[in-house]
Amino acid sequence: MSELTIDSLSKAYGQVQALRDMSFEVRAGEIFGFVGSNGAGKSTTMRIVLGVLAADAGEVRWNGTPLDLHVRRRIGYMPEERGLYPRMRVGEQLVYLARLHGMSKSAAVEAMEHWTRVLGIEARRGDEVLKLSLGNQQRVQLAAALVHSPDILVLDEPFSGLDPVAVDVMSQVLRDQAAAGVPVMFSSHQLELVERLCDRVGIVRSGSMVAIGGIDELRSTPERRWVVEGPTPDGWLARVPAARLVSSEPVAGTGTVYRSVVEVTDAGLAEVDQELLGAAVAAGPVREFARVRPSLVELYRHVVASDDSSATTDRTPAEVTA
Ligand SMILES: Nc1ncnc2c1ncn2[C@@H]1O[C@H](COP(=O)(O)OP(=O)(O)OP(=O)(O)O)[C@@H](O)[C@H]1O
Repeated sequence: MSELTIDSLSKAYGQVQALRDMSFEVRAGEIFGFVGSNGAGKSTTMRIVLGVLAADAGEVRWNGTPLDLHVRRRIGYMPEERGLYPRMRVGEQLVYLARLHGMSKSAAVEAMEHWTRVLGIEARRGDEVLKLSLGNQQRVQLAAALVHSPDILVLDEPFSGLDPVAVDVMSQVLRDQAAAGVPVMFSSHQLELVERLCDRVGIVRSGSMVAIGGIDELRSTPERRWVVEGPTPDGWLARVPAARLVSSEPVAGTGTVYRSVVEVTDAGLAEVDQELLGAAVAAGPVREFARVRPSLVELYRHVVASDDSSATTDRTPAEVTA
């Protein structure tokens, strides 16, 4: 299976150690979300993948072979600093970039027409990039990354500053690319979007990968938690010895309804959800009963925002997938 492998990359800018043993892979046909706080090393990793920056150590491979110029030309890249010629017209620029990638004039024009249409900027083909709104400039930037039908997509914050319609257009393009077998990797600080769009996510902290996996896998915690909106737990929790109360608050305006979070740590208990529900229902009406799993935002806060200064080079990533 086609795979982009980022293997043990290290990179320092003077005294700043931007990457420390950064490793992960992006598989063909998947959308991989690359998240982490400002300065965590996402752009540095992407620049090394593209070859505009050299790593101090480690390597990037495509299907097991170190990336050479030929493969790097097959990458569609959207740089963080954006890279369009401001005074060139949109259509001319895209044709020019496609030609740089070795496409014939007619194929380049056809690709330009296709992508400007898909990305909703066909009416802008004759405009100078400079005169477009930032969101439209970003659509042109994505078109520039796609115009040569790349085998790999590496996009640095492609969603930043886009309106909701443009986000939808961009998301669909990435889904289509992945469905066509292209490995799609993008960085973003918009975690809800990452959660919605990505097959797998990598969370970076201080230049290293600290958690990686499918969204569902990352969100499943060893503790099993349920939220119960119903009678006060004082009246029923003691009937389920394996459960302990995490929190309980009265629901405003109800008087008797409590929203309680309950945790069961004994993973060997099979039907514990039914036991919990049964105990609660026996004590009074239950309005809501659901398994609680952390959102990507909560997970991110836990993994990244806890204590950035304690990151070390030998941190073990919370690898949840093979
Ligand atoms: N050209 C450079 N010269 C010196 N230091 C740099 C340079 N580029 C990046 N850095 C430093 O390297 C570290 C990683 O930066 P990088 O841009 O890769 O992070 P990032 O995860 O992409 O951040 P953001 O989310 O803010 O874009 C930071 O400490 C940054 O200040």
